[in-house]
Amino acid sequence: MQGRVFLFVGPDGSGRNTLANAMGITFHIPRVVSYTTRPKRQYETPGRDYIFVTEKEFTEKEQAGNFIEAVRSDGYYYGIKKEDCERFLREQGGFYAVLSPAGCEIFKKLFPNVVTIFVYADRDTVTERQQLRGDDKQTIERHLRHYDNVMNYQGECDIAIANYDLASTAQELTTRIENFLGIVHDPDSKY
Ligand SMILES: Nc1nc2c(ncn2[C@@H]2O[C@H](COP(=O)(O)OP(=O)(O)O)[C@@H](O)[C@H]2O)c(=O)[nH]1
Ligand SMILES: Nc1ncnc2c1ncn2[C@@H]1O[C@H](COP(=O)(O)OP(=O)(O)O)[C@@H](O)[C@H]1O
Repeated sequence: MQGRVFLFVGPDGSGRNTLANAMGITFHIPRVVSYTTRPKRQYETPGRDYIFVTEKEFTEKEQAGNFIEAVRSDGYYYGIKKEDCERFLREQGGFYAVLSPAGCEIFKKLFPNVVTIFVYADRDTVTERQQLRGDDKQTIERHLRHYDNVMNYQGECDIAIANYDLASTAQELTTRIENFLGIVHDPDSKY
């Protein structure tokens, strides 16, 4: 199936979601929202960040073959509905998602026009951002245990970008995605 598929991956707190949402606006593509059994955090909005379901609901959907891919991480389930991906490709020319490295590998095999975008920042920075975001100590420790492993996935991605100053990172990422896709701007365009 044709269409743009942007996949964002990287350590927790690096700014994957922030940059993914910004690129969704810039490139006019919707987010495919994952289903999860993880409890909602106070800064998350159901339906926008995740679709929060019980383990029973998740298992029923999984058994019915609804998920294009599903993973278990730190005891919680995450999955993306096949139907959502197909609808966005058909009706909106693509979608973006924020995934684990394992999820990216599955999507790379399923869709022809995938762009993998690795977002990172150093360990101290991601720790500080998670503290500011309000993640509890145990969650931050759990995330940091994955840090080195996730950082190793950088070499498998089409674009890798360090996220420190948000405005300049978003601008640079836009240019790098355009270059990757071969998008050329008309110099006479007023847009
Ligand atoms: N493969 C896959 N990974 C997902 C999906 N949804 C979220 N993830 C990833 O699973 C990891 C854990 O999700 P997160 O919301 O950060 O949960 P936390 O670790 O409990 O804070 C992150 O790397 C997410 O990007 C999904 O549907 N499929
Ligand atoms: N460049 C940046 N500078 C400062 N804070 C940032 C930057 N990028 C993202 N943030 C903030 O850091 C936190 C983590 O970003 P988020 O996008 O939720 O990360 P992730 O999805 O990788 O866990 C959020 O509170 C977000 O607003």
